[in-house]
Amino acid sequence: MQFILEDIAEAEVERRRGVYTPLTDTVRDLVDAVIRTEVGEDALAVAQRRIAEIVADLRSEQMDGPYGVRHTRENTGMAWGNAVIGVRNALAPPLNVEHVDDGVRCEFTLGAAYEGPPGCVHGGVCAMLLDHLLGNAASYESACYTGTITIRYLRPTRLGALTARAWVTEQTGRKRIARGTISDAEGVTCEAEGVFIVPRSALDAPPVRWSAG
Ligand SMILES: CCCCC/C=C\C/C=C\C/C=C\C/C=C\CCCC(=O)SCCNC(=O)CCNC(=O)[C@H](O)C(C)(C)COP(=O)(O)OP(=O)(O)OC[C@H]1O[C@@H](n2cnc3c(N)ncnc32)[C@H](O)[C@@H]1OP(=O)(O)O
Repeated sequence: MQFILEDIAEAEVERRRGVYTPLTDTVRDLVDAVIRTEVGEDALAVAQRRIAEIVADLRSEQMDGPYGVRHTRENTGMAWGNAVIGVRNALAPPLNVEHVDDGVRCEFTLGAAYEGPPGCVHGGVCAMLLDHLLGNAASYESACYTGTITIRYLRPTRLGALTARAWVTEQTGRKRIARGTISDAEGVTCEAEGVFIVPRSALDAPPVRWSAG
């Protein structure tokens, strides 16, 4: 497990973010459109061919493996392939994580691509988002791995506008206990508690600010 130094200035990070964000947003829009389209089958076949051409263009120059977990010399995080916050990952909602006094919070909207029960967020998606947020709250000095996480689903989480928060309740050595919630306008829908551990190999890792994706 190794973070990658992306040796570029902060202004260049912002410039690249400005290039990739609209591309990823459009791919997110494509995912939603494919789920909800009612156009005829001929139009679907045309769309499929046009999308396949775009995929071939993008694949004409590709990295060998995943994007990796990168950071700048100033320790700005660039986890741009990350499943929850990745600037280049259309599967990420994405969460735009804010640091607050007692931990982290974020506001986000989940649409049709995150459906589990009818009109509601898939339980695994809630677990993934909470895992990331609790991990982020716990990673205030060094990045932590999830050791164990427990989710309690109090009531269904409707698709739409949601808020989540996470905070650390205990720290002993390399081990932290974190808690967090997802809420809709009526209150908390699910809550999580987890054990997060700074792996020995990451003790010397830089204190990266990960909220920026
Ligand atoms: C460092 C990686 C960070 C990943 C960063 C990713 C992206 C960066 C982007 C944004 C970052 C910001 C926030 C997000 C951060 C994280 C959120 C996502 C996290 C993940 O998506 S992460 C993937 C899933 N995760 C794994 O893939 C872990 C696989 N696993 C291992 O790598 C080891 O297993 C490890 C390191 C967990 C422990 O190994 P170890 O050798 O350090 O542990 P050791 O035995 O020394 O125990 C020390 C103390 O922890 C207790 N303990 C040990 N294991 C436990 C467990 N499982 N549950 C509960 N407690 C446990 C012991 O009981 C003892 O406690 P005590 O001291 O009280 O006795």
